[in-house]
Amino acid sequence: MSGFGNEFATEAVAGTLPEGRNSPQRVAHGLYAEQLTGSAFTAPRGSNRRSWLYRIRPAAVHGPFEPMRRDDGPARFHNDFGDGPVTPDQLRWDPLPMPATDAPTDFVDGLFTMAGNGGPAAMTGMGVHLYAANRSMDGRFFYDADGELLIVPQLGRLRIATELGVLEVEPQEIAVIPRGVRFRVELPDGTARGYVCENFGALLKLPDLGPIGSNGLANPRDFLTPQAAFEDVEGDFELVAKFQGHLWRADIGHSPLDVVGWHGNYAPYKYDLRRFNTIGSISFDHPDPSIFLVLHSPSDTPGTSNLDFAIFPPRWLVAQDTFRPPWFHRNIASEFMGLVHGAYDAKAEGFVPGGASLHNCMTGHGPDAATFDKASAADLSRPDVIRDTMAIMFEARAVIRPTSQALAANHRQRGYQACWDGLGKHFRG
Ligand SMILES: O=C(O)Cc1cc(O)ccc1O
Ligand SMILES: [Fe+2]
Repeated sequence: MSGFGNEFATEAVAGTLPEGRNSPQRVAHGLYAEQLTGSAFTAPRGSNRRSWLYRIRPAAVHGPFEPMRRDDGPARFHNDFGDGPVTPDQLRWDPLPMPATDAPTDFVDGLFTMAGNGGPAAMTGMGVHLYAANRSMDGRFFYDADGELLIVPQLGRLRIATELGVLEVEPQEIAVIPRGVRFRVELPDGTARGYVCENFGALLKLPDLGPIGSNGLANPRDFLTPQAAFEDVEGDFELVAKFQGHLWRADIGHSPLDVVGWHGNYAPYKYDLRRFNTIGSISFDHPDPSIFLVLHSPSDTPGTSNLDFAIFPPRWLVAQDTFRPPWFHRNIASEFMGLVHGAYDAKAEGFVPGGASLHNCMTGHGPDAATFDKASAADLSRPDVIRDTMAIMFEARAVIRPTSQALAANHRQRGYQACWDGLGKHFRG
């Protein structure tokens, strides 16, 4: 079903949805009615999000939760961003290693927390995680009470079976699973790797377009929400919850993906990043990267996001008398970047698909020396075309604190800063 944040109505069995009311005395087909809210009851209508689910069993039916423990050491997926000193260094990582073939790892087990700020207690900020997995979730379901999950596959497709229907996503597409929605991730290609941004704050929405007008950037009709699909199965299953930064597990005797019909505007969605209508300069100067904004989570300060999700897709560069790649800069915002595909125009080397970089508040960064040299000498009489690329950025108003496991990881590039070493003095006074 097409459209961002629409009021949808969908049923997998005809006649499931009550007409003209939400909670009749008896629901059709012997189902239970359950409301799922994603915003305060009293949120203004334009930002009010909730759905009504008609399901085989209510979500309350499961065993008691107990803390989930890993056999192989401490939790890797968490919201412990520390509160001590945080390095102002530029940071970069190679891709998260794939799990060994003899170490079956599903999506939940494969999550590795890289960085973040704020937390689920205050319902503000974001967590950044990577995943690397080599088996489908089997008999296991997950929900995140701490935030909505923006999933960015980098390698391998994901089939995400949720309470509200099935989303299939491949690299260069994204999926958003709302806070609380239960799901199972299957790997049609056997392995998968990617990025996850966990948004503790206000729900992601499309940005206002200002002078751009009524169309452009990510267009609302390109966001797709699944139709209702349900499972009527019983077994010895496990429900995993992320609640206040920690994972919990409970026995559940049935699949919680048992919603036969639903209506409302709080639902998972997907978007193909290749549909992004990229807007840029057709005169001079490289514009601010806010022009690349796909979705954002507003903060309480107008114009200042809790979280921005931006992309750097294929595009033409035509600006005249201009250094065309990203400029050197220091920002008040903090930037966590990833690369889904191809190469990134500010970095000739070292920033590889599946890798990540982090440039925090006021940390100087920009093109590496090789990119600077090339762009400074480029022939501007011709357009440049940037093909076959898809970089992503999670940008936050608050400092994005790297986790201790990210700083200690083998896949961290300890020599990253050397990429600027070749920027010598050219001043001729
Ligand atoms: O640091 C980066 O590469 C991201 C970025 C891109 C751009 O075009 C302008 C500013 C910016 O921070
Ligand atoms: Fe930047």
